[in-house]
Amino acid sequence: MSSALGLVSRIRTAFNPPAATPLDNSKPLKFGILGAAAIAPDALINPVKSHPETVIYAVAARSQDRAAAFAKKHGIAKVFGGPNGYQELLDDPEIDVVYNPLPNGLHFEWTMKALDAGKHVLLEKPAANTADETRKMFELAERKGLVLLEAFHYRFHPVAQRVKAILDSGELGAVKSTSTTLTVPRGMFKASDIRFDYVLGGGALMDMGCYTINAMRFFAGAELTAVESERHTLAAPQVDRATTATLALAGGATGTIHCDLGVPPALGLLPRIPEMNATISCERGELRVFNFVMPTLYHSITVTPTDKGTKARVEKAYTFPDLGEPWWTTYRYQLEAFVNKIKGREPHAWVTKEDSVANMEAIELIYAKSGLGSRPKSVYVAPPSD
Ligand SMILES: NC(=O)C1=CN([C@@H]2O[C@H](COP(=O)(O)OP(=O)(O)OC[C@H]3O[C@@H](n4cnc5c(N)ncnc54)[C@H](OP(=O)(O)O)[C@@H]3O)[C@@H](O)[C@H]2O)C=CC1
Ligand SMILES: O=C1OC[C@@H](O)[C@H](O)[C@H]1O
Repeated sequence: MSSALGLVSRIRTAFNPPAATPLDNSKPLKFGILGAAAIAPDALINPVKSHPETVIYAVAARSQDRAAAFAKKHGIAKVFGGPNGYQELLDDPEIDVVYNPLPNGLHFEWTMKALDAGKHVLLEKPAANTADETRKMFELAERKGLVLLEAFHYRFHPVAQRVKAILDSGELGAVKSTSTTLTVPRGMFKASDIRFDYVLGGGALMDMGCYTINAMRFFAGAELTAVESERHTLAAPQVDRATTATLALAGGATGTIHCDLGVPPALGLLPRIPEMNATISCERGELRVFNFVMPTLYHSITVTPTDKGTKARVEKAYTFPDLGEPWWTTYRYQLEAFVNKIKGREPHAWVTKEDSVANMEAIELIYAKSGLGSRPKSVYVAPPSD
């Protein structure tokens, strides 16, 4: 009963966070959002409310009306609309940070332009359509002395960090295999969704597979060396609705990833529930994580050692000993780290350039094996000064 009440309280507060009292001695970081994207309220607008050093200052959308309606709904002061709206937002000297939740195929162009305009960038996952584009964005950020982060929000939550700490502690011995799954039921996304558009960087492997690959690499602490097997179901030409792959990892472990943008109902009529789980088998036991992607709602970390006399245990990790509240979402933890990095403070977790590049390389390797091929390169050409 108490855990049911905890769940209700966490969800209610996560979606209606208490407003932070702005700090007297510092100017808040002003964020501008590119696109009136569906994910922006959860991933940034709500988290900003409880962060004392941030404010959402502007939004841009391709249509003036859409931008204005979004700004009104979310209490955003400045609106940029129309065909030049995105660039006008980047040109606004008031803005310190740009949030890029555009379709994957536009990540490269608008992140390069934002960095060119001298803005830090919080970039939605997956970083771009290709590893080469990912590398170029991070190189530009380095040259400009700006912070660029691929928004693998789950990595900033205590659950992911606790799982990693257990595995790294040696308690269960070396990782032998991982299985990471992210699926949602059919009907969650319309056929017209950006996720099913090849040119915009669609495909299950891009949208959800990027998490399963990232978690596999993070938990195993090893990079992919070969794609052993791959199978997929198409949603459109070159666009996978679902992908399953078995991967060889450096050091000898294997990883199985499974992602699906629309699992059909069981027996043709029973709706499915989303699956966001990981199982890590080690030399001396197994670790299972239930819901590593949205752990604030509910999660469990089950550790089952095979050593005689050692009992299985279930752990929860809603906060760090010295950071967070049970209602903090993965996005709120991510914002904490992102702001700390910009302010020159040590973040509690991070996703590095090398990590983001390796993740995109893995996606491209699996798409190569599938025969579907990488998502198309951006036609954007960076100015010679870059
Ligand atoms: N971190 C997370 O948990 C999640 C991350 N994401 C990521 O965020 C990004 C956006 O996803 P989501 O919010 O679901 O998508 P939406 O379709 O809601 O938003 C995409 C935005 O892109 C803009 N846009 C610009 N050009 C185009 C175009 N040619 N076609 C369609 N849209 C265009 C639209 O802006 P405008 O308003 O200007 O028309 C729209 O608001 C993706 O990269 C996705 O992977 C998505 C969901 C969860
Ligand atoms: O990033 C995401 O996380 C949750 C999924 O439902 C969504 O498709 C994806 O874009």
